[in-house]
Amino acid sequence: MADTRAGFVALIGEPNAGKSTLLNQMVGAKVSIVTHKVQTTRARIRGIAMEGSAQIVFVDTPGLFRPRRRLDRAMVAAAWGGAADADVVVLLVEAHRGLTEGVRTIIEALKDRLPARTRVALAINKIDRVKAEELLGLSKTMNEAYGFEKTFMISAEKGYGVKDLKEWLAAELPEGPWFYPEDQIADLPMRMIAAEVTREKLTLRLHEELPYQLTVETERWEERKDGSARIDQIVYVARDGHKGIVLGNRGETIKAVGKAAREELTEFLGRPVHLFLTVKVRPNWLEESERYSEMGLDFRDGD
Ligand SMILES: Nc1nc2c(ncn2[C@@H]2O[C@H](COP(=O)(O)OP(=O)(O)OP(=O)(O)O)[C@@H](O)[C@H]2O)c(=O)[nH]1
Repeated sequence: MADTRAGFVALIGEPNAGKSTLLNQMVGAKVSIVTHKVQTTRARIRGIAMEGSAQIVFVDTPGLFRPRRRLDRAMVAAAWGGAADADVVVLLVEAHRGLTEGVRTIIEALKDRLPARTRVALAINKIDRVKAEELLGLSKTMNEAYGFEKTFMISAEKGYGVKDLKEWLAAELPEGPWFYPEDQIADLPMRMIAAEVTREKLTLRLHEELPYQLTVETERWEERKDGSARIDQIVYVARDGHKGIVLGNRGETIKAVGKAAREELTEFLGRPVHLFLTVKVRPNWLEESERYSEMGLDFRDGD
C-alpha cells in the first residue's frame, strides 16, 4: 500500500495521569499483552494501534522526573532516548490538578531533551471530574507554559475524545511501511496468546537455562458453564534432559510457571481460568510443519 503511515508515539505524564488507561483505550488489551515485553533498541514497546492506514507504535517513557541517584539519572536518560526517538509526544495532565510542580518539571525536560522536530500534543485527561469552564482556563495556562501543537480534552476512562486524539496521531505520523504485519498484532488468536503467556513465564523462571528448542501449544480450550475456561497446553521439548529442567525438582518449576500463567490469563480474560500443563519430549518437533503453524509461522520459511 502506497499511503501507509507508521511511527512512534510516547505518552508522558505524572504518575496516575492515566497513561495506562489511555493506552488500553487506544490499543485494546489483546494487543498490549502481546507487545508489552517486546524490546526495541532504545525503548520498550507498550502497544500498537491501527487507525485507518496508519500504525501507531506506543513506546514507554520515563517514570521519574527528578532522579537523585546516579543510577536513576542514567535510567531516565535512557528512557528519554525513547521519547526523543518518538515522532509525537503526548503530555497527559489531570484536569482537576492542572499545572502542578511535577508537570512543570516535565515541561522543562521537554524543552531540554527533545529534538526540535518532535511534535508535542497536550491531552487534558479526566475531564469528567471538572466543570467545562475550568477547562478553558487550564488549556490557556498550559499553552502559555509550552507551545503545544494541539490540545485535546479527554476522559481516558470513559473514552471521550480518545478517537479524535487517535486520528490526529495517525495523521501526524510519517508516511512509510508498517513496522509490524497487521494480522500479527490484531488477529492473534486467543489460544496463541495463551501459549505466549506460558512461554513468557517459562522464560522468566528459567532464564538462560531455558532450552532453546522449546515451544508451547494450546491443545484444548473449553468454555465452561460456570463462566470459567479450561485450557490445556503442551510444552514440547526436544530432549529428555530438557523435560527435567522444565519440570524442576519435584515439579516445582512447572507448577510455579502454571500458577503465574494462570493468574495472568485470569486477569486478561476477566474470568477464572483452569490451566493444565503437560511437558512432552518430541525430538523432531523442529521439523514438524504443524508446530510452526501453531506458532503462526510458515514452515517453508525455515527452509
Ligand atoms: N475520573 C477519571 N479517572 C481516570 C481517567 N483516566 C484514568 N483514570 C483513573 O486514574 C487512575 C490512574 O490511571 P492509570 O492509567 O493507571 O495512570 P498511569 O498514568 O498509567 O499511572 P502510572 O502507572 O502510575 O504511571 C486510575 O484509577 C484510573 O482509573 C478519567 O478519564 N477519568
